[in-house]
Amino acid sequence: MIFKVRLIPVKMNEFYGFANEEDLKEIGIIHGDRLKLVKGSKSITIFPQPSQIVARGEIGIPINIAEELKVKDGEEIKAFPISRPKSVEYIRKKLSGKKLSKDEIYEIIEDIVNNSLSEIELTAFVVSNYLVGMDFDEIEWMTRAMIETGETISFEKGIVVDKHSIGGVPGNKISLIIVPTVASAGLLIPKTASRAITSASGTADTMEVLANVNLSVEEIKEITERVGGVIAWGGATNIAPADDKIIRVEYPLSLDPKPQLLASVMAKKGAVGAKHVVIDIPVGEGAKISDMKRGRELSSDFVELGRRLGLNVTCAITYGGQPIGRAVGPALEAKEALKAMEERKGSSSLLEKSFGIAGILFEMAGIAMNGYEYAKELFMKGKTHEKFLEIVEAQGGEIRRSEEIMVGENTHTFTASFEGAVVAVRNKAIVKIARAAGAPKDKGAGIVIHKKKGEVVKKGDPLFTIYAEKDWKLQNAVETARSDFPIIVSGMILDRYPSFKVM
Ligand SMILES: O=P(O)(O)OC[C@H]1O[C@H](OP(=O)(O)O)[C@H](O)[C@@H]1O
Ligand SMILES: Nc1ccnc(=O)[nH]1
Repeated sequence: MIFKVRLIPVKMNEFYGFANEEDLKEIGIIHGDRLKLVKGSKSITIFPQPSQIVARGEIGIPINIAEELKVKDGEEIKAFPISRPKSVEYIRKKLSGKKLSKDEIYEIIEDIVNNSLSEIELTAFVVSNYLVGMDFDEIEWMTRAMIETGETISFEKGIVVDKHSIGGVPGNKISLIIVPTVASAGLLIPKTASRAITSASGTADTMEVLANVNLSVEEIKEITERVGGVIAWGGATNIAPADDKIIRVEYPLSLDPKPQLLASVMAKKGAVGAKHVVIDIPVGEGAKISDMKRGRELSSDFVELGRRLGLNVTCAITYGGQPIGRAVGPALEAKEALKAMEERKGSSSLLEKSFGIAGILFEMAGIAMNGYEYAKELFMKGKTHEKFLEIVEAQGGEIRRSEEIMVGENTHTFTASFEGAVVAVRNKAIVKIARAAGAPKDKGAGIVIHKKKGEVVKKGDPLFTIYAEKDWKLQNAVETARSDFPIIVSGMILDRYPSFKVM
């Protein structure tokens, strides 16, 4: 069928288009079916949505798709229905509990990269990995497929190292300190990070407060060779491009199944040709991994996957039972990290962890016997700070001082209603509140924790402050905090059952 193009002034992540209901009926397309649009030598597959905004004979195309297809408003275009890709069958095979072959996994990943799978199909793939899982061969094939369907970087000289956290602990801004520390010692660290998956700010969201994180592969290479390191968003590069598309469906579900987690992290490390890699595995209540046993199992999976891919991997099992440092949310976290570098002091959970992980990289690369001490020395001498500012500048950032970082102007502080000691700062509640306040999209939204586990509080002491850019989001976050209180003080009544009050 021939359609006349109607440009719709929106950009859509998914490949949607709009067609008149009558036309769709005539071609025999129902919800979830695909339509291939062909213009000259170019073609794109869309999921047409029935809509009255286009007349019969017209096809509504979002501007980003029109750009890709190089079509203009009013032009004619050929369209015909196509069947579902084979990979949908493979996803169903996984859902029924079976092992996939190497070719099947490659086809799924290729279809993800080419936007040939709908969000529903992609979600089914993630859920199948959550429910059924994958064996080691499948995980290796998926990781290799993710690397091979994107661009890779190779460095001609220098020792390339990298770090990655599996995530799951709020406030984990350690990469902002580790990358410059490691780079200041002469190692190369082309770090790509994801945006938030289960937290309120991923490293890419945090770094974006200070600099441009949308770097191309060429820019990552050039900046790393020139200043020693970068902190870039993996989703903007063409490095493991399937990764960010998968993360987009993981984020709303706060779900990060083990096969996806392993492949997501290791594909990014493999693609930049890292020789030595440290994986941070936070373990604790409310983190992705709740106990040491599972932490060790996951460590051994990372080491084995590294061995298969030719990367030397060490895992650091870290304490993840409460947030790292005191700030949660993009701008607040960027501020906390930069302030610590400026003042050469900060929260011990932030600094100890950063020195520890940078230290392991130093030992793996053979440039220090006591890596922790070496990292601490570089930090205390101001080398970390100096290098961080160089990296920010190289990535086009203009902020030089932590005071320049703007945070949300609408705030609310919760105080202790009696004396006691903090027995828990609950990760999941902290994330829920920070997200309700607007993080990670609203950069200035988040939480500052005034009292952490073990600290003594007096009646009236501030426990935590919520920051929001918009007042209505602050009110939402305050309500969320009231119903799911994040800081537990000993002696506190956690719940009342039955909950009715006798008047
Ligand atoms: O906590 P959640 O949001 O699940 O995980 C996502 C975060 O974990 C990783 O950390 P890093 O880049 O090594 O610092 C990712 O890149 C991302 O920043
Ligand atoms: N699934 C993931 C977890 C943490 N970091 C990532 O990049 N990916």
